[in-house]
Amino acid sequence: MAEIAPISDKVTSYFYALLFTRHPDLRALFPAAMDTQRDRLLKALLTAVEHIDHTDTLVDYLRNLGRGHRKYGTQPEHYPAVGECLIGALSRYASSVWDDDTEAAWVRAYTTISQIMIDAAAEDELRAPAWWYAEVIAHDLRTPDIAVVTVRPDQPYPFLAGQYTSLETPWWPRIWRHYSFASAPRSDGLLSFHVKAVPAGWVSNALVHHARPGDVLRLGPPAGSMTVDHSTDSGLLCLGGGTGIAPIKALVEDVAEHGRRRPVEVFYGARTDHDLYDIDTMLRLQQSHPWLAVRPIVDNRAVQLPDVVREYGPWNEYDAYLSGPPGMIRSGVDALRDVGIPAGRIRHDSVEELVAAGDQLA
Ligand SMILES: NC(=O)C1=CN([C@@H]2O[C@H](COP(=O)(O)OP(=O)(O)OC[C@H]3O[C@@H](n4cnc5c(N)ncnc54)[C@H](O)[C@@H]3O)[C@@H](O)[C@H]2O)C=CC1
Repeated sequence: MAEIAPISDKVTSYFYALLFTRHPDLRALFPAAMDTQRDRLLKALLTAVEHIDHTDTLVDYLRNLGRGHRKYGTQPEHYPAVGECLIGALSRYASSVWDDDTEAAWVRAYTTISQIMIDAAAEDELRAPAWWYAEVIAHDLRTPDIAVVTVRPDQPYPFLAGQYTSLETPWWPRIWRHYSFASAPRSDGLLSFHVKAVPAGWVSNALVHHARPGDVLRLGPPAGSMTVDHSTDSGLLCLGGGTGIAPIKALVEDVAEHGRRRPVEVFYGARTDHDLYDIDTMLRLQQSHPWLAVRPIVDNRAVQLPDVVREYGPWNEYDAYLSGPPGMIRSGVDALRDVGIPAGRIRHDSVEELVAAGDQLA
C-alpha cells in the first residue's frame, strides 16, 4: 500500500476508466459527477489496511460498508468485476513492485474483503430495506445557512441515539452525505437533522435552501458507534462543535429516557453567539434535567472549545463524546487524554468519514 498512496490519483482514474469500459452497465450505480466518488474506493482500502491488525474493527467496518452499499444497488456479481479492474489498475501503476506473489496477496485480500461485505449485505436484506424514502415534514431555517430538517420515513427506521445516516436529495441523485440524527428515537417515528450549507456543498445547499415540506429524500441505514453505554453510571462529557451538537442532543435525550441519573456535561462551541443556533433547546433540556449542565463556548482568539474543558473536571470518571469538525475532534481527543480520560473511553465518529463527507462537499 505504501507504493500505492503516492500514485493513488492515477490508479483511481485508470480503475474507473477500466470499470466503465468493461462494464458500462455499472456506470448507472455511480453519481453523474465523479469528483467526490473518485477517492472513496482507495480511501476505503487504505482504511481497511490501516485496521488490518484489529480484526474486529476491520470486520465491523467492512460489514457496515457492505450494508451501506445496498442503497447503491450493488449486487454480489459486481464485486469480482470491481476486483479485476482494481487489480488491473494496481498492476499497471505499481509495475515496479508487482509480481505473481503481490497479485496473489491482493486477490486474497480483495476476496476476503468482498466476501465480508457480500455476507453482511445478504444478512441485512433479510431484515431491512436497502434504503428508506423520507418525506420532509418541517424545515426550520435557524440561521441564514443552518436548517433543522424533520422527515417522516416511509417505514419504521430503527437506530440508536448518537448514530448517523446517509442521505440523498432528489436534486443530486446518487450523491450521499452523512448526517447525525439530532434526536433520540421518537415515538412518532420522525427523524431530524441539522444541516449547515457549506460553500460548494451540493447536498447541504439543497437541504438548506431548496428542501421544503413535501420533498422526498432517501436515507441509507444507520451507522456509527458513538452511542451511550447504558450498562454503567459513568458521567458523560460531551463536546459539540457547530452542527456537531446534533448527535450530542440525541445522547442527552437518550440518557433522559433511560431515567438513570448520571451527570452529563455538555460543552457547546460555536464561532459566534449567532452560530449557537440550538442553544435554546439545550438550555430547555438543562432546565428539565438537574443532572445536565450545558456550557456555551464562543470562540475567541485564544480559546476554542477543547481548551475550556481543561478548566473544569475532574473528568477521570467520565466517558467522553466528541462531535464536530475534524480539527475539533483531533484537538479534543488530545485535550481529553491530557485531562486523564483513557482513549478507550473517548468516542467520536470516524475522522476519515468526516473528511470524506468534507466541509467542501457536505
Ligand atoms: N450536521 C451533523 O449532523 C454533524 C456534523 N458534524 C460535523 O460538524 C462540523 C460542523 O461544522 P460547523 O458548524 O461549520 O463548525 P465550525 O467550523 O463552526 O466549528 C464549531 C466549533 O468547533 C470548534 N473547533 C473548530 N475547529 C477547531 C479546531 N481545529 N480545534 C479546536 N476546536 C475547533 C470551535 O469551538 C468552533 O466554534 C462539520 O465538519 C460536520 O461534518 C459532526 C457530526 C454531526
